[in-house]
Amino acid sequence: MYKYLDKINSPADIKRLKTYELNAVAKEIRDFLVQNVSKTGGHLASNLGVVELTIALLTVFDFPEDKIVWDVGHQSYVYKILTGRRDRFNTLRQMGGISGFPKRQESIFDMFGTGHASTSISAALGMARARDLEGKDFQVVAVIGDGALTGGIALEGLNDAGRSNTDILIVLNDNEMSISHNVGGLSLYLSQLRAAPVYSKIKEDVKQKLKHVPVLGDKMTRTIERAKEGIKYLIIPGMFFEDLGYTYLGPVDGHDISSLIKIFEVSIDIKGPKIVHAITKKGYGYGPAEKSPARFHGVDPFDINTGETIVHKNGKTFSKIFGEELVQIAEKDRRIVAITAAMEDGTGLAEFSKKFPDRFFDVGIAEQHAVTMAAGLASLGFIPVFAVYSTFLQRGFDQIIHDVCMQNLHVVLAIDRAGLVGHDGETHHGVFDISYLSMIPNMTIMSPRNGAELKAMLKFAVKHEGPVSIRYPRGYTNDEGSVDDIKYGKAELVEQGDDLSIICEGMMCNTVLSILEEIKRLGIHPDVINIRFIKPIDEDLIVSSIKKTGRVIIVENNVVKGGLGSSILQIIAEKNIKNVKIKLLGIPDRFISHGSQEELYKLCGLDADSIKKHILEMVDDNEQ
Ligand SMILES: Cc1ncc(C[n+]2csc(CCOP(=O)(O)OP(=O)(O)O)c2C)c(N)n1
Ligand SMILES: CC(=O)[C@@H](O)[C@H](O)COP(=O)(O)O
Ligand SMILES: [Mg+2]
Repeated sequence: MYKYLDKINSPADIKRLKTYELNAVAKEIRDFLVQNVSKTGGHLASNLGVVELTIALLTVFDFPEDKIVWDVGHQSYVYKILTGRRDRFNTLRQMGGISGFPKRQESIFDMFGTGHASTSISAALGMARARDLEGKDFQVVAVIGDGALTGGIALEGLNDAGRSNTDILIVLNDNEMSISHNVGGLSLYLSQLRAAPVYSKIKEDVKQKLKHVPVLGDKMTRTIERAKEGIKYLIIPGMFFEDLGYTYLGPVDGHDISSLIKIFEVSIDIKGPKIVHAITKKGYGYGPAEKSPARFHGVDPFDINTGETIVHKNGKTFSKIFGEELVQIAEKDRRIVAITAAMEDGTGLAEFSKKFPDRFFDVGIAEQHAVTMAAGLASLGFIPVFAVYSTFLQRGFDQIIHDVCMQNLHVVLAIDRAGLVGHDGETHHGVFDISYLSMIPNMTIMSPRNGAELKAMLKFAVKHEGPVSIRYPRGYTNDEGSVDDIKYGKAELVEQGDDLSIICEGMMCNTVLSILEEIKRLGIHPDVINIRFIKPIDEDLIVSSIKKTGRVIIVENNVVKGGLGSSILQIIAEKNIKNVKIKLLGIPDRFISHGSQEELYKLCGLDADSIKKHILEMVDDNEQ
């Protein structure tokens, strides 16, 4: 039971409250967030950091008439709670429940869907221009973190909006953190601004004073102008933004509701593009999250008292196995360098970064840049390994074609979170990479079905000359045993039979193998082919198996369109194989929402029961 929060069902209820009551609401929201996210899991630390910011925005602006775009959107929980979704907040990120990101179909208060970083300024500028074209009058706000500001598209938006002459407010939520510590020159610049809060007052004083300096002829004017510029650059914060065309306001304490309200109110009176620079603390108000903001960035269900994760899974994650193996390989080969786009922990590169700090590059949220920088390193003989989530690699598509594959450079793409990822939902599923990589000349694509195969494939990849990708899923596996028969373009025939061919990639092979004994007991004996190389594909094995069985089921953790199944259909057509029964199992042609991985596999017909059903249907000769 919360004294204030229980009565807030829309922003109008916030606007009625006095400052001391808003402070009480902030306290209640923190408790509510911790209670709920400890059960559902989710992006806790970022949300704890924007409680006051969100309350102040809702106090000053009139959403949904005014528009807001939350960058990444992982910090939109407080906004969701205060815009009518408090009652459903216990369903956060659960199947059928509310999303962990803003979704237009979820609420009229979510005006623009996000999930991938750095899009907010561009989207908000589009809205502002639409408003201007229609002669309407409302405010447009983009809320962007210091991490998201490192992304290329954010800088493109910043550049365009700065000279746009249109009313747009960018709220820069600066907590010095991306998921891990923020990196890069801009981040350094922001620290300088942070270190000089007192200057925001001086800025006004200086402007006023300089206005009254008497002008004594041309020469003197120029001298004074130069002096003004010199003074400005020395002591006025935000000059970078001012020079780009923004009115810079701040820095402001992002946990002080009344200061935030004041600065937002002032911003409305200023015409053109403006930036409010708010300083916040990631994880604010919950001890364990303040202490370990990176761990509480995205967290599984945890014990509130200790902050410890509740469920411990068996085995190791693919990411951890990848990271450990890369360290082993790098110890023997100094040409190996590792690259991350702000995902050091998630991709398993933390150990590498400590052991080989000179050969580790965190480029910020800059996947495009990471791919081309890798190409540059490869052009001079290094072996760059870019560890990146499948969904974020979409950002680097042109760079993979133009900078890597066209020049046939030896860049290794370690593609993590390939396939359905679970609770993050549609913005984060890595279900397109087979499709978007298969069509690129020179690209090799592998998919391991367990940790041992991943290690063997990584060893293969760093030796292979040319662009090479390994895709592996979010989740646990084991790395027991060793695999020593990874051969270029060769699949693994795991089981031999005459009744049908089951061709699968990665972890999907394990799902198939989990029902093998059962279907064999039913008298069905399949060829089970672990494809290993999605490109180049093992045509000989595929053709001989399909010709033998006359039936083929392809199972992949990727969209069916343009996926492994499509490549096999092409082989069947090119080899003119007749009278084959074919079933393609994979992600259907629609965006898949959030839920546990198990629930989503079932939804897409990729769980053991659904695959068994398809096998039984296929061998039933009465079925057409
Ligand atoms: C294109 C892209 N790359 C990587 C990510 C993963 N990611 C999500 S949030 C985040 C850090 C964002 O930092 P910031 O914007 O400062 O927000 P904070 O969590 O600090 O509030 C990253 C790297 C992403 N969502 N999109
Ligand atoms: C918001 C975001 O993009 C990341 O925080 C992402 O949710 C991390 O996913 P994992 O939990 O799979 O590392
Ligand atoms: Mg940040």
